Amino acid sequence: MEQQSSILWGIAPIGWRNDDLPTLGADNTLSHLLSDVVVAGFQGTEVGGFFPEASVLKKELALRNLRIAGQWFSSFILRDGLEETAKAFDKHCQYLQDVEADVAVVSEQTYSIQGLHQSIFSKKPCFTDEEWVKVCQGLNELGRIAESYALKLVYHHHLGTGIQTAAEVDRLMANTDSVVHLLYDTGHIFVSEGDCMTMLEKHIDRIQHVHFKDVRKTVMEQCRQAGKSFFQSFLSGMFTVPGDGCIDFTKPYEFLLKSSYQGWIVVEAEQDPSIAHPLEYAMIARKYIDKTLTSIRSKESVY
Ligand SMILES: O=C1C[C@@H](O)[C@H](O)[C@@H](O)C1=O
Ligand SMILES: [Co+2]
Repeated sequence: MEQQSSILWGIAPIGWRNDDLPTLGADNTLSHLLSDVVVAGFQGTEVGGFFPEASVLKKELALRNLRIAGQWFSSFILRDGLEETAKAFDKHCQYLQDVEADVAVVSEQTYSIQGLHQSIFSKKPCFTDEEWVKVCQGLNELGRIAESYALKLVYHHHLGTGIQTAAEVDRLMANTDSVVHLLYDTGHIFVSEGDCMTMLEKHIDRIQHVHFKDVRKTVMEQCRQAGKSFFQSFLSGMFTVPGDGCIDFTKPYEFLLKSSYQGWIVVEAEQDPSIAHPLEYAMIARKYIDKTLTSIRSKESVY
């Protein structure tokens, strides 16, 4: 398979085990996951909540020639204050540096309804002006901590949180320093806005990490109609891997190439592993990447 040298392809552990709903895939071990990542031809993954201490993980990675892209961090700047959040984040960054990761994925989870039984389509929280100032200042501080560990803080816009919509991402980018980068997640922005190109085009200069998550449009509309929660929606199959849903990934991928994006593209689809076999879905993504995406540059170079 062809790989573009400036882009690293990863797949997230969420298809095997789900940190938001830890009963999903609880029997899937680290060895199983990492070996599947190799079989499906990916170069790395992100750290899941069940991953072991750094030295153990590093050995398992080295055995398979895999790398760690980064790991999710739920910040609670508004709920717990910056001091407490920064302390926890510092520890998080130390671990990520130990496993030689590139990015620290941050999402402000104060007031988040991500884990609650409330409609993900209509009940998202909004920050007040005062809260926006606190969140942005706090993220600047966390961004500086990440830099001190040679990591990039990449902010994950997320359904059901105070920073979900295109307008909220615009506000975040306008009010944070360059130490706060952006994670572009196709699935979250598509469900929120019905489009995933506007945000990409607008903020490409700040985007330092990418999640390619696909959406099953009919399921999304049914979930919206029924007012389903985030958990209910993904358990109904709202998300899937690229090549299996409605997003045409050639558009964001071509734009990333045109913009000389350098970094990870991580395939990520929360699904129930007892229904969506993780390796089978990883292979669906692999096939789509090879046949439809990475062939783009080689086709172009013929002319
Ligand atoms: O990157 C992600 C990490 C998950 O824990 C989160 O809930 C998911 O939606 C996501 O995009
Ligand atoms: Co994501």
